[in-house]
Amino acid sequence: MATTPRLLTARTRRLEPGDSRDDRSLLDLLPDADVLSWVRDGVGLVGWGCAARLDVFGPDRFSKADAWWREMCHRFEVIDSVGLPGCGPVAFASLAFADQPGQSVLVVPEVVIGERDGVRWITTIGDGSAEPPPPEPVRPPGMVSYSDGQLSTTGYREAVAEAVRRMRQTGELDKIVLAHDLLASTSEPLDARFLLRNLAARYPTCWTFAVDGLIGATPELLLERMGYEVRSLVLAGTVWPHEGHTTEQLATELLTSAKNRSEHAYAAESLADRLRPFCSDLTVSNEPEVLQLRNVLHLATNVEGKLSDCSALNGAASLLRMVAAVHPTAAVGGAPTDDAVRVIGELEGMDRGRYAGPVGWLDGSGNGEFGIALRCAQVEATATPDVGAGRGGGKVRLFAGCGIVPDSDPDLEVEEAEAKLLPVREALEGVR
Ligand SMILES: C=C(O[C@@H]1C=C(C(=O)O)C=C[C@H]1O)C(=O)O
Repeated sequence: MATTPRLLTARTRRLEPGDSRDDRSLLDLLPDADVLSWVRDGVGLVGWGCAARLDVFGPDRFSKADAWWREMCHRFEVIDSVGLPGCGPVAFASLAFADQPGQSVLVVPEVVIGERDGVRWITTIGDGSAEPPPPEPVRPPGMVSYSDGQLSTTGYREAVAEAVRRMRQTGELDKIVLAHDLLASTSEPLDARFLLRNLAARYPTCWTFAVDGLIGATPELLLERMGYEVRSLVLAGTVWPHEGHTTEQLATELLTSAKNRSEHAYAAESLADRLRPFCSDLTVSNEPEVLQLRNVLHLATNVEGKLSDCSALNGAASLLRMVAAVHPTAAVGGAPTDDAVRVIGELEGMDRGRYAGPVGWLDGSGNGEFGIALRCAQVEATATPDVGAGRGGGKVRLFAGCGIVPDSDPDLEVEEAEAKLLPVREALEGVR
């Protein structure tokens, strides 16, 4: 299903100092509907409106999305006086975790405002009439209440216990990442910008994203491509604040934990092994580092590569094709991958939707950034038809998961998932 116009003009120009859109934070420029975001440390892309859109399903969602974007790129007349990655035509993308139903989306916005290397620009796509209206004030969502999602906390603990039992008894799997969901209802209509701003304020080093109602702040970079350079930041292995433990003690605990090191090694290897065939050169940091966030600390491995001429030039290394090759890494799937994904479906019994799938953007020159959609929520309704005269509140579905290995403790995995739900919970509740 696609809305694919015949010819579109993409015009990019620099925002000059003095333009009121030059000195406000990118997220403050968003209107109140159809918001798109990929912002880290105040830098990145925001967009809105829809000049073209692809909804795609199933196991071949990546190749269909790749083919659609290539085809789209022939339909743009590009007038770009800036020439940085992210200028000219851009699509924001969010792809499903699983092959079934695999519901995924690419959106080409009508307006993009971007910042990179100290340069702020605006791109309009289409007839150019969609310059931004002055943003409406952000509305807080009122009271927030929570209820079980498709997999309750009790159900999650049981799923983890079952996975551990199978791993110990049959050796069927080395690692599996199990997740569960939580529903949040708000008393007032939901303004995506409220979530985005709160997430960005508390997690500035994460990528604050919004694509078609999937909103979050992920610390994990699945794959970035800039020209011939590719980069990934693999995370797996987690500790969370405990009373009486300093951050240094937590970091040491993490670095010396055999369980966390093994969870991490599966994830880093899975990414590197699948990226290597595209590269003439690939560097994987020897030892994981500790990435410290407010809610958790993770083991982190940097992976950097240079694409081989052969894969870069024949299109094999298009970003979406490489994303298809590396997804799902063992940070969100498991090892071996196919068995883990099958058992995830069986034990979770829920549709992850686009949670734990690739989310990000790509431009017409092959550059782009994809994270793994973590620490996020899917907006199910911005406002519900309601009682009385006013509009009712919104509904969102939050997700969090943990890597399980044979010596995992189900109670601790429940605690870890709770720590991973905190960013979105606190953003909804307005904690800054
Ligand atoms: C699955 C999630 O996070 C992933 C799992 C991790 C782990 O098991 O230690 C750590 C970071 C992420 O790769 C999540 O946040 O939902």
